Parts: sequence; C-alpha cells; structure tokens
Amino acid sequence: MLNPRTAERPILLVDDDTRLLRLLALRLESEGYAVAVASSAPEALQRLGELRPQFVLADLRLPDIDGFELLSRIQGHSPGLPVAILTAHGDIPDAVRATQAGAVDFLTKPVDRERLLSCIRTHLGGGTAPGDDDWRSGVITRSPVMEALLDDAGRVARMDSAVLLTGASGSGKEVLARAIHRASRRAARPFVAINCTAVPAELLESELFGHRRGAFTGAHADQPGLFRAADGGTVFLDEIGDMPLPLQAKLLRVLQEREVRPVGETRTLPVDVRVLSATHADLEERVADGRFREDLFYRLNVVRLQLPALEQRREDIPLLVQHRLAQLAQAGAPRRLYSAEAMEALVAAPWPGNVRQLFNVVERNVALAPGRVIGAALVRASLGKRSIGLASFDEARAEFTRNYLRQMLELAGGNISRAARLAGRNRTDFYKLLSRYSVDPRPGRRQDGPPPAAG
Ligand SMILES: Nc1ncnc2c1ncn2[C@@H]1O[C@H](COP(=O)(O)OP(=O)(O)OP(=O)(O)O)[C@@H](O)[C@H]1O
Repeated sequence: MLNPRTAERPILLVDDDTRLLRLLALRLESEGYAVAVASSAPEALQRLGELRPQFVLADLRLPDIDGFELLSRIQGHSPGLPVAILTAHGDIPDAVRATQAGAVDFLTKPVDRERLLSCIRTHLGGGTAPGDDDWRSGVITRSPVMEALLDDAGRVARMDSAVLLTGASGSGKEVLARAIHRASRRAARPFVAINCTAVPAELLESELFGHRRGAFTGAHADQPGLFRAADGGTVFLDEIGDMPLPLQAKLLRVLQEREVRPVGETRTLPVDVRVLSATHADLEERVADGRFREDLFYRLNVVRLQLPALEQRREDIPLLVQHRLAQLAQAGAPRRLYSAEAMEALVAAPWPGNVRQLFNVVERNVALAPGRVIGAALVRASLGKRSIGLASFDEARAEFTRNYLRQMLELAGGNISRAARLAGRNRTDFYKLLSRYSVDPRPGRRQDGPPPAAG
C-alpha cells in the first residue's frame, strides 16, 4: 500500500521517446505516484529545482547530452537524489558503468512493469518512512532554501556516505548534522560531536581514538575514545579544517580501514561509524596551500550541504525568535514578547553570527526587558550599530541606478551618446547621472560611491 505522501513529489522520467514516456507515466500514475516528464536532458536539468523530484529515471542515450553527463549534473544539483538508468537491450556494460558512477539501478527496455515498480519502491522505501518528519523537528525553518536543503539532507541520511556541512559560524551546521543522524538507520545509536578546535592538539588524538592506561602522563585508565563511543552511530567533527596535519593522516586511515588504534595500544579495534564533518573555512583553499590533506578532503566531501546564512532567509527570523522565547520560558525565564516594531528591527538587522547571535540577542532582551513587551529601543541597543542592516529606499534606488547605468554603457559598447539614447536621456543629462552616481564611463571600471544626495 502506498503512503499518500509518496505522491507529493514527482518521479521524473527523462527520455526522448515520448511514447515510452507516456506509457511509463501511465503505469506509475496508476500506482498513485506523481509523475513529471522531460523529453530532453536540458529540460530535465532546467526543471530539477522547480520539481524537486524524489526519484529520476533517465534514458542513457539522449540526443543532446550523454547520459553519464546528465547523471553527474543531477548528482551535482541534488546530492543523494536516486537516479536509475534506462538502457536498450545490449547496453549492459554502459549500465554497469552508470551504476559505478552512482546510478542506483538500471532497467532495460522494454521496461517490465513489475521490475519498474520494485526498483522505485526499493529506492524510495529505505531509511526514513515517508511522512515521518520527526527527524527534522530540531531545525526551525520555513524558508524555501532551507526546505530544499532539508530534502537533500533527508535523502543523504539514508545512505552511509560522509557529508561535509559548510556555512558560516552559528548557521546551524550541528543542528543539521543531528537531524541527518536522526533520519538515518543509525538513529538508535549514539551521535557524538567534537569541536576540533576546542580540544588542545596534543589531546585530540586520544579524545578521538582513545588511549591505554599509562600511555601518557595523566592517562590513569583505559579510554575508548569518541569513535568507539559512537560505534554503530555517527561522529560529528566540527571545525575539521583546523585539525592538525598529523592527525588528519590518522583520521584518513581510520576512515579507510574502519578501525582505530588507541594511543599506547598495539592492536587496532574495529569501529563502525558514519562521519559527518563541518567547517566554516574554505577547505579547498586549505588543500591548495597544504594545510589540509587532499585525500582526506575527498573522503569527507562525498556529499556537501551548504547552510545558508541567516541573512539569506530572513523569513525564518520571527519563527526562530518565537522558538527561542519559548525555550527560555521553559527554562524558567519570564515570558516575553516583541512589539511589532522590535520584531521588524530584528528581521532587518545583519546577522554575521547567524542563529547563534540571534539567540543571544533574544536572551539578552528577555533578561533586560523591564516589562512584558520588548520594545524596539531595547532591540536596537542590543544590536548596536548592526541594526542599520537592510538598505534604505534611497540606498537601494542608488544601487539600482548605478547598475542600470552600467548596463546601458555595456550595451552601447561604452559609447556615451548611444547609452544616453538607450536610456531616453540627452548626453548632458546622462553625463550628470554618471557623475552623480559615481559610475565610470570607461568599460570594465567600477567606482562605487556612497548614495548621492537626494534630488
Ligand atoms: N534552524 C535552526 N533551528 C533551531 N535552532 C537553530 C537553528 N539553526 C541554529 N540553531 C541554534 O543556533 C545555535 C548555533 O547552531 P549550530 O551550533 O548548529 O551552528 P554551527 O553552524 O554548527 O556553528 P559553529 O560553526 O560555530 O560550530 C545553536 O544554539 C542551535 O541550536
């Protein structure tokens, strides 16, 4: 019996044979699946973001781009999205290559009905039961970027691949890592998190992999280490970019061999963990300048999920604020609420410290508010200069005009008279605009200045 929720996001069928597309779509629809079709690879790629399919079945031989290329672009766009390949009879070596490249399955034409349904059931069935959203309840959001990210996270959670979470400090990387753990088959086993910068370098190895009694001064008893403590579960390595190079080599070995050797121990011990790691640093840059091992980078960066900064999802701010107020009240703080103006100030502020900073500001406001309603003055005081976050109307208009003038110049190949004509102004007026908005008429030159005086 199909869970009705499986019908919410479509199965995307990609084939240039429109009759086959119709036939497959009918079969799947009669089983209760929502179906979307694309008759070319560019169409499929273009609609991927909008459709957010839960499964893709694509022909390996498409006229426009090679099926392998399509597979790799789908994987780049939607990591973890299961893609099965359709091949003609006799194309088995290609089909095998496709599964090696990450396709979850292949079906040969003519497509057998039962085989098709069993393939889809298998790859939609594992891990989280559809409709069971409990795993993501710790991630407060209503923003479409975060929803798309959670979709990806839910899908990769079912696999055992390493995931690298990137994003600014305080943006919720650990919160997402916990959600992935909860959605995975390891959910009943431990989730163990460690911040690689919070532990002194000389202790990090024994913290991660354990030590034997007497291995070093102060090692009074055997310690299993975090990897073994998390056996069967998930280890979350935060700030992985700051891990010392010698330890990076040891971590790589642990991941390859699936066994650890505690400090002072001669034997290795088997360990079964999934590794999620996070960084706010640019790991590629660290690899380039030799501060991070390239082989370890590839091992950790199998799937990458990028947390958007809070400024890219301001619609989440009121929700997060309510959540924090409720948390504080539950912990015994007085019940407070924000005035509409105060909430507007919170929504408009820049948040370089992301959700962590927002939570701190709310906590400070609750502690300092003289009455039940937190007003805008208190919010502005706690934000300091940061409250001048969003551009004012005049600033936004000036920015628009600058871009518009540059565009006209570009279209006119740098010829002022032609650009003026395109903008419906005479040459003198156009010059005045360029000077007022500090736009250099020579192509390729940008000269950003403050917003001009109104008038
Ligand atoms: N979407 C969210 N819903 C609820 N709480 C959140 C969310 N995002 C972040 N938080 C809260 O914000 C704080 C910071 O989040 P978290 O530790 O996950 O960020 P981080 O990106 O791992 O930060 P860092 O890089 O500094 O370790 C935590 O208190 C966390 O509970």
